[in-house]
Amino acid sequence: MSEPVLSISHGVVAYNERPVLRGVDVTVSAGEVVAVLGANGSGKSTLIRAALGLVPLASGEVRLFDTPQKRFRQWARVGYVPQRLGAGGGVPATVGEVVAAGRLARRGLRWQSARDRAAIAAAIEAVGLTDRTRDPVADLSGGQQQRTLIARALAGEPELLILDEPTAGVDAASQVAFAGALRDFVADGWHPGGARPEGTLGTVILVAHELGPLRPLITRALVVHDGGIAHDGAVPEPTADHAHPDHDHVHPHAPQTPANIWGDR
Ligand SMILES: Nc1ncnc2c1ncn2[C@@H]1O[C@H](COP(=O)(O)OP(=O)(O)OP(=O)(O)O)[C@@H](O)[C@H]1O
Repeated sequence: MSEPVLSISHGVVAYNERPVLRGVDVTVSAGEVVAVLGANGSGKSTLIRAALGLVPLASGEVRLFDTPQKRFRQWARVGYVPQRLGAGGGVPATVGEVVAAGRLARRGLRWQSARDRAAIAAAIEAVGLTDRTRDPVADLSGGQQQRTLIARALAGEPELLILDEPTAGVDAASQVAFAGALRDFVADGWHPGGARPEGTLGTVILVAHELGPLRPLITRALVVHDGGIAHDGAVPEPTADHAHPDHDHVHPHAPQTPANIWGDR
């Protein structure tokens, strides 16, 4: 069994005294690619934000790389792509500059080295944007902007990559490029700038509504429901209704319907 990368024990999170997570237990090991599924508002983002220390636990404990999160200081080992963060936003930065910013936690205050440049170039290549490196991010499509943010996280050569709905609203070509980048990231050979120790598997935790081209990569699905983990195992099959191409993803589900796991809007 490989090293636990993340463990949450009896994790409780409440907003304004309303509990959203009510005693969650999860352990994720190196090399796992975990999809966090669940209905809208079930607490998927809250789960990963709690893992990162972005929301406080009312009780319970989070450990990262076997260190209590409160004492964890090696944040360069963790990459995070938040939900729908617009990388463009009128900022005239180029793809290369945005991705280079993701290397800062590794680089500190020294000059960019050849290894840093190699890691930045490899991250851009991994998401298929090499030919756009010098273009302003604002000129890219939404999917390409999202790929830029993923490359920014990859540039730091993290060991754990946490992504909140990385493919929501992303075009099909970008989803395929992203799936390829994740495959590279998880492989133990991916350490283009030498920061991630050789022989270390990458670990991925991602929130998703639709898995699309990511599906073959997912080794484990966690379904958040009613403040807990309702399912922990293989990716559940969508019900026949959901598999139908005309399914419009707007109807409410009965509480007992396991299809809630697909988080229909
Ligand atoms: N900062 C906050 N303050 C108060 N309530 C919040 C806050 N963030 C989230 N919530 C509420 O907590 C619940 C869980 O939200 P969360 O964003 O974790 O769900 P989610 O499963 O990620 O949803 P979605 O699929 O819509 O992104 C929701 O009812 C949401 O309204």
